Amino acid sequence: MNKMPFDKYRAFTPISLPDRQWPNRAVTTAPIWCSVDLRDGNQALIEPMSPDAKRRMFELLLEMGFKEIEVGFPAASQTDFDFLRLLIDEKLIPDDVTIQVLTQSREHLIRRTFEAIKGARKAIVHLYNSTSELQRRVVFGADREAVTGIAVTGTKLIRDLADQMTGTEVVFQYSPESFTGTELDYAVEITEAVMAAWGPTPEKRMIVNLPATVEMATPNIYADQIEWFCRHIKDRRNIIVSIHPHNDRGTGVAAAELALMAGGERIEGTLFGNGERTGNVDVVTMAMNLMTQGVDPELRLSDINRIIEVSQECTQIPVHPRHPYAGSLVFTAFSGSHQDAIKKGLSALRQSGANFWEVPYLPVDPADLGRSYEAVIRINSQSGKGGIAYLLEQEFGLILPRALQVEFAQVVQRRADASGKELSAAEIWKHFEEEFLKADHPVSLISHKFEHHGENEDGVMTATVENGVSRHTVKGRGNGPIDAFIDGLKAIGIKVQLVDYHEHAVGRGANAKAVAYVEITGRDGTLSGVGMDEDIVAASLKAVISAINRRERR
Ligand SMILES: CC(=O)SCCNC(=O)CCNC(=O)[C@H](O)C(C)(C)COP(=O)(O)OP(=O)(O)OC[C@H]1O[C@@H](n2cnc3c(N)ncnc32)[C@H](O)[C@@H]1OP(=O)(O)O
Ligand SMILES: CC(C)C(=O)C(=O)O
Ligand SMILES: [Mg+2]
Repeated sequence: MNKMPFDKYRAFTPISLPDRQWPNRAVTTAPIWCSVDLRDGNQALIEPMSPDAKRRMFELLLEMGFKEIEVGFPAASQTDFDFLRLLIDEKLIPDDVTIQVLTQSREHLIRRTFEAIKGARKAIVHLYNSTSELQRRVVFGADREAVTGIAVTGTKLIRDLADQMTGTEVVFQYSPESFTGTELDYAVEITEAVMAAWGPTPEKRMIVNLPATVEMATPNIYADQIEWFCRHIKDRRNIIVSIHPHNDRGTGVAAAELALMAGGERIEGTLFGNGERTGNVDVVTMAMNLMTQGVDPELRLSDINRIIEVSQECTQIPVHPRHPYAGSLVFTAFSGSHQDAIKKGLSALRQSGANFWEVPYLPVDPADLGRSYEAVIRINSQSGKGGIAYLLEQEFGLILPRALQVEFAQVVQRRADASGKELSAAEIWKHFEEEFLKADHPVSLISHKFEHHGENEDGVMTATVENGVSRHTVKGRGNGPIDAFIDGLKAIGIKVQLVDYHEHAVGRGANAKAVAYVEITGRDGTLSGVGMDEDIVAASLKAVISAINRRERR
């Protein structure tokens, strides 16, 4: 067998931090969220968002409760510049929301960025330059000192322009881009040089954003890098440490969570993880992960379908059906044992009245995201009795006794196996009707009358039935209508016994019906039957007939 060319790659060198503290910490409050959908997300799209799409995305982010939003790279394109001007000139930025703009450390780009933010109440100016050993060598052809010079020169220019600006509060953010590939001592060195040029204080902190521009190692290593940085940087209290993970190894969320444990206070990410290559960290998943630990996520996700819809329209990128919390299939169970446990869990929760969520296989209440329970259980050939019974109860109000659940599950299984497809609720109902409610021949009930005179006496059932050949009127005795009916049927050669009986009402008011379930035993085993009628006695007799006819069909 040809081996994969694994020896082309080198393992990431672990960080030496034997007394690391982050594994003992937990995240107990939401971070400061900063959406970078309109910048990092947008720059990674096949077709960047139109002005109209940007505006819809911006409004969605506001609705969700983001207080910091990177709205673009205004010096890079006229579209981004114009969008920023639109937000400012049309006064579309709420007072409690701060916009953020990205720029490279190049004079003409920084000056243009300041033109773009004129008139904003407050803006975060985000300066970045790449600092990794690889990028210094191959992209910039510069040593550490020269790269530090790029960052410091840009910072000083931003300081001057911010000082000259009136009416706009400028918050400064610096990113040593490609931080995960940067030697930690150098990341600290360049950031301290930038801090010295900016002059943050505990009252006026600057943001230091430590991006996993490329996710290069396991999440614990990113956490080590963040803790190392936080422990070594001078004047830690003068900065807000921001985390900006990408998802190259598919562990962006895990890396972000561990990085928060390691000292991060702010997260830059996007909805559903859109962004360069495999994406930015997904803030929806992160926020929901917090919520399921009992922590206020400080983002509103209660109408997840709308968030998905707007996001998909703006980015033209579909949300995967199995995307955590949001995918169309994540609140759906197809397999029998999962369905059974969910059904039991939901009913136990209803009965206990507990005010915390606890349902097997459902880590979150779909209703909290505006999803409904109806989609929870779907039926195919992997499904079992529990799920089918749940669906019949939710959709049609039928509460099937256990024996009937078992029998009907076999029917459904056969149908699903034959079609190889999922069965809709309507199809399940059709099969239920065919199997039980329409099992009204060869034996059928034409009329019946039950008379019961004193409490200690048997009642008498007079019923007219057809047996497929001729019509008969039979009389039988028993302590209830079903017993008496079964007794009467002996006269035309139908010899069965009642094993179990259940009934309940379906629907309300004028549309209410009675449904009866029986289990009868006869010459060749036990079978269930179901009857529905406005009248409970008629429903019970129909249920007996249904069981008899099912036996005949066999
Ligand atoms: C990790 C990230 O997501 S970073 C953000 C990336 N986003 C984007 O790049 C989207 C917007 N960018 C653009 O549209 C363009 O890059 C522009 C308009 C900003 C600049 O365009 P140009 O000047 O034509 O080209 P380009 O971006 O290729 O510039 C590369 C030059 O800038 C230098 N450079 C790159 N980044 C930086 C930086 N952060 N600070 C200073 N110089 C930088 C490069 O070394 C290179 O220099 P060279 O021309 O001497 O080789
Ligand atoms: C601009 C920076 C922060 C970035 O997007 C990255 O490094 O991924
Ligand atoms: Mg990025």
